[in-house]
Amino acid sequence: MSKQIIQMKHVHFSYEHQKVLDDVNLTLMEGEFLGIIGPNGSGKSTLMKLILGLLRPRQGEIKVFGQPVRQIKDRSRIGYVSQKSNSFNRGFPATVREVVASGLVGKLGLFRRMKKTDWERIDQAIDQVGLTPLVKRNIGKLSGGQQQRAFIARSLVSDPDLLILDEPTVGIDAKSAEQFYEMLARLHRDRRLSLILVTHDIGVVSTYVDRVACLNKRLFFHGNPRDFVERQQEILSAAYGYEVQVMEHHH
Ligand SMILES: Nc1ncnc2c1ncn2[C@@H]1O[C@H](COP(=O)(O)OP(=O)(O)OP(=O)(O)O)[C@@H](O)[C@H]1O
Repeated sequence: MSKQIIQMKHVHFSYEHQKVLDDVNLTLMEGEFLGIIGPNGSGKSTLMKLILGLLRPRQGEIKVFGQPVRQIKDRSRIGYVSQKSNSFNRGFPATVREVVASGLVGKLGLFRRMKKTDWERIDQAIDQVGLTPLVKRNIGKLSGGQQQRAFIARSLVSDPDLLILDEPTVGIDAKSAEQFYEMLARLHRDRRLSLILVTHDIGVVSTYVDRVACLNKRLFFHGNPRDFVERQQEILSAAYGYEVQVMEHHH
């Protein structure tokens, strides 16, 4: 039987007096790829911060790996790449390999020397995101899409059970975004990684993910992509409040 990686029950959240999440119930099963869509300001990043334990719900319960998130001792079990990751200063003095290696610091501690097997893991993660030809390149000299891949590799080296990507393709052109999603789909398949992708790209959710959640303060849909596509216009106009044009992805 597959395990529940995330379980949210009747979660409410407000920033001061602004209600941002209203009675959200959401589950993520082991090995599932969940896509979360919703308009600007709909509470998607807030939801991710609650899962990461950076914020506390006002009401309701959130369990990650079967326990309250604040009680999880090994934080490296959750990988997180945010939309702001891809803004490295051009002159930042670290290579792709060094940036990816820094993902092991949390797991190993700052002063333990890397072993040969650690470097093998690092190179494997780099290979999985397709950056092997660029390992020695300075991170600042990579494109936005390539930098995002490096950050994903960095979160993969500690072998997380759950990877959360918050709008990883912001500022990346359509073709590179497509390649990025292909890479994610491959990663998900090869590693059986539980994956959450927050995105504005509605076409993606029907193409690559196992389950779709459509959020705007509350959940307007949580189910499989086939049902989502069937009821897409109805769900999106309820959640977004206007007609939404959906770009097709040709998988
Ligand atoms: N630290 C904060 N303090 C107060 N209000 C906040 C804070 N962070 C977010 N908000 C507000 O909460 C609401 C939800 O924000 P959130 O970032 O979760 O939305 P989002 O769906 O991720 O948006 P986007 O798609 O634009 O990134 C917004 O109205 C935002 O202005």
